[in-house]
Amino acid sequence: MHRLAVQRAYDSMHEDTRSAFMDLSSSCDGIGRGKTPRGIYDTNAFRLGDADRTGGLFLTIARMNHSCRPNVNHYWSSSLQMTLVFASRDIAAGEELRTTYGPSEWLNTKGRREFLCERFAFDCNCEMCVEGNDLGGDKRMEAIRSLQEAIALSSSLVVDGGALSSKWGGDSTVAALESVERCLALMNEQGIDGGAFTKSIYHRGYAICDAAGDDAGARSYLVSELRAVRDSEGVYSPNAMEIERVLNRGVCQAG
Ligand SMILES: C[S@@+](CC[C@H](N)C(=O)[O-])C[C@H]1O[C@@H](n2cnc3c(N)ncnc32)[C@H](O)[C@@H]1O
Repeated sequence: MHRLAVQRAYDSMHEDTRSAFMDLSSSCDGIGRGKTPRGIYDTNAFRLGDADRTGGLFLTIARMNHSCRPNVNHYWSSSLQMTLVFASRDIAAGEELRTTYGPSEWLNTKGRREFLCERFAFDCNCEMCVEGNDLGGDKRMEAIRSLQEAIALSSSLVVDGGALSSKWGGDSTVAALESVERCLALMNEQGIDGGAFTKSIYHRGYAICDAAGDDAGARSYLVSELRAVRDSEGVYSPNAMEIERVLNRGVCQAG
């Protein structure tokens, strides 16, 4: 958000809110400089949906640190005008809630840390970055990335060209679905199989099966996608309701 817009919002805050706001951390003001409203805003604002450019600042969720292996997902609900937070796995009492700040999840440790440092100005200390490649995490992330690219390419051939779908049978479908399954298995091993990360993979599996005329496979992936979407966006998200609508009318007509 523009500096003057942040300043105006700051000036109009109630004294208590202003004090809570100024208590938030700032890594965007530069070392040795005092905190500014703009620096605090840039450090703590969360995007309000994929298309949003300015973001919004919420005093509670601003306290959530980032993890490349998050235990919660946040989701902006435009109908509720709230950012919702969902657990992406079981969380022990007293465990810190960590969400993910950005699309850094398919990179190895060096790549993720560089991305986070450049984009958010901090050196990531999350469990997955500290672990690095000790348990083979970097190799797994690199494999996940290649598989994601191959799967995206496969399903874009299906989605973008009706003519290509007819060539899309036999071995290529089997190979594409093997990549989907391998990718999901590696994400599970890496501990990043929460709904927010897997929903697009399930969707690719659905698109590949649907194009190949495999109705049972398409339905099964769509059911998994619905579960992942509900887990990360809630049962009333537009996305969840659209998938439910497709499932209810029968996947074979879903196109
Ligand atoms: C939105 S705030 C998070 C809450 C903040 N830690 C606090 O105490 O209020 C973002 C800032 O927290 C710190 N932070 C968040 N995630 C981090 C991580 N994975 N590693 C290191 N620092 C992190 C960085 O200083 C970052 O600029």
